[in-house]
Amino acid sequence: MEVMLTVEGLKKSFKDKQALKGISFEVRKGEIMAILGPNGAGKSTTIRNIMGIMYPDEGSITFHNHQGKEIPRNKIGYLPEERGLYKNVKVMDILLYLADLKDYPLDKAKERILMYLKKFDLEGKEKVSMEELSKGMGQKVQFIGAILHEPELLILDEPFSGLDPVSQELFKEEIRSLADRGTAILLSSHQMNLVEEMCDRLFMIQNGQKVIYGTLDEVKTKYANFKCTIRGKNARQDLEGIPSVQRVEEKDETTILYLDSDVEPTSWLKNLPSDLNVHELKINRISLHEIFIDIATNRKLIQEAGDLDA
Ligand SMILES: Nc1ncnc2c1ncn2[C@@H]1O[C@H](COP(=O)(O)OP(=O)(O)OP(=O)(O)O)[C@@H](O)[C@H]1O
Repeated sequence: MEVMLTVEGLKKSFKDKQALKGISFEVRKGEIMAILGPNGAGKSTTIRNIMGIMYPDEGSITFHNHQGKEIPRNKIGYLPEERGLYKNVKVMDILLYLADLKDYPLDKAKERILMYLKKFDLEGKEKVSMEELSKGMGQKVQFIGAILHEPELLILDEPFSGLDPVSQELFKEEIRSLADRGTAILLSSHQMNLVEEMCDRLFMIQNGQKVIYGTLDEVKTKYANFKCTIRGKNARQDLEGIPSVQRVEEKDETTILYLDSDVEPTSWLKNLPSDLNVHELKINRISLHEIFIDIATNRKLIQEAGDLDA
């Protein structure tokens, strides 16, 4: 897949704080790439460097063979983390203004604005002033502003925060369909379930450094071993004695058995002791949410399988 954006060895410090310690990744045409990390990891700093809001101390950002100030930013769409930037201005006027900033033809922009307002349940709101909109409505307008000019690269910093579930679905569908039509998408989010549902690849940083980079499948194969949840009364040492059980966590009558990375669930299930007390049993993979917490808190409870490094 064609590479749209390349970030190479990015370093950035604020006084004595080294926010980015040399990170590298790429975003390809038609993919949704997630940038993840705990609060303060350096996600927004990375995005701000890509957007030219600030410039790196070292390293490079390449988009369409252009670097630094030469990057054609009218081909990029950006939904910043900060919301509600506009107040005493009408919805249509602010959106046309944004389209104009990106050199996008205004007649075409107007058509697209009306189409998107309808799509995002804001039909008839074009003459309403931004300050009269609810937070979620304002966020939808800001999102429309980011995609209106048909950007080739779309950067979304926490697009789902503050949205109700219906609006989240609308955003999700639109983001997925933009990627399907070839837009390269870089998305920062703390909602791991959404990342798991939507993203093709992910890049996780911690303290300004890469900790994970790969496709969702690769990350799952490396970190997301199977776990078996059993409801029933059993002695802990019996559970710990089951082959391929790495770790046991108990809560009331529910026990979670974390399994070795090479476990094949069907044969493992067949070999469970016949006297095990089972009222309920389920087997599933560790979620991205759990992987994130394990890495972010340095618990290192999850055993890694093989080598994953892109
Ligand atoms: N303008 C600034 N001046 C000084 N320090 C800054 C500035 N911007 C960011 N930092 C610091 O750089 C580090 C990375 O911050 P950044 O905002 O990139 O994190 P983040 O991953 O986006 O976090 P969050 O999930 O909380 O939004 C933090 O330690 C932060 O305090």
